[in-house]
Amino acid sequence: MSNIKTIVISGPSGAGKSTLLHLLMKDYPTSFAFSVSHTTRKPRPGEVDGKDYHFVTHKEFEEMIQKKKFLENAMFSGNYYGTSKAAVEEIQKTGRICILDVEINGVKSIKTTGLNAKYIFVQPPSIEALEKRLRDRKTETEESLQKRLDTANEALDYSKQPSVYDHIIVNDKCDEAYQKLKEVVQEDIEKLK
Ligand SMILES: Nc1ncnc2c1ncn2[C@@H]1O[C@H](COP(=O)(O)OP(=O)(O)OP(=O)(O)O)[C@@H](O)[C@H]1O
Repeated sequence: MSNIKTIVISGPSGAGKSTLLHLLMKDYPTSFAFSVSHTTRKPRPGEVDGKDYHFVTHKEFEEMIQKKKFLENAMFSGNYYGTSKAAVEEIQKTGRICILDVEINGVKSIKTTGLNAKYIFVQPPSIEALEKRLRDRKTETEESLQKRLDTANEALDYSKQPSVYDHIIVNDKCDEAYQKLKEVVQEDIEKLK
């Protein structure tokens, strides 16, 4: 097992995971990387196999599930998506810290694999604040917004269970949350040197 920890980051949609990770990647461009996921969806124009995704057939994906090749996988709109153990190892081989941005089922699944990981939960200051961010982001319909808020409540309940997450970062003021994230991953960055 690699002594480089994988960073597993989770939190409700709209909590600010992408925002915080974007800042981290900008400050440490050579320390972190995202793994390449597998999917059964068809490539979109310009997407490159092995770079954007590993594009596979349903049969291939299901064989990989059987052979326990995935750390986590899920189905969205009729297509499988998953993170393979090999994809994380590929990142580790390059001497970088792999970041996995996953929802709670992903966290639950990864926890069963014994992956050497640090689990971070990004928490919105309140459900009301989360709703406002999602509305302001203007990416959701009323239906998808309600669904995200329901899922958010489940994720918040799960995060309160003991020993699920190593660190909970409340993303109220973005710069403060980012400082906290940097503190939390500092020891992992140090190990790369
Ligand atoms: N601390 C903050 N204060 C106010 N707005 C914020 C803060 N952090 C992020 N936002 C805004 O909230 C919205 C949601 O953030 P972001 O897209 O990073 O969330 P996410 O957790 O990655 O969501 P998803 O899982 O849906 O991708 C964005 O419009 C972002 O600019």
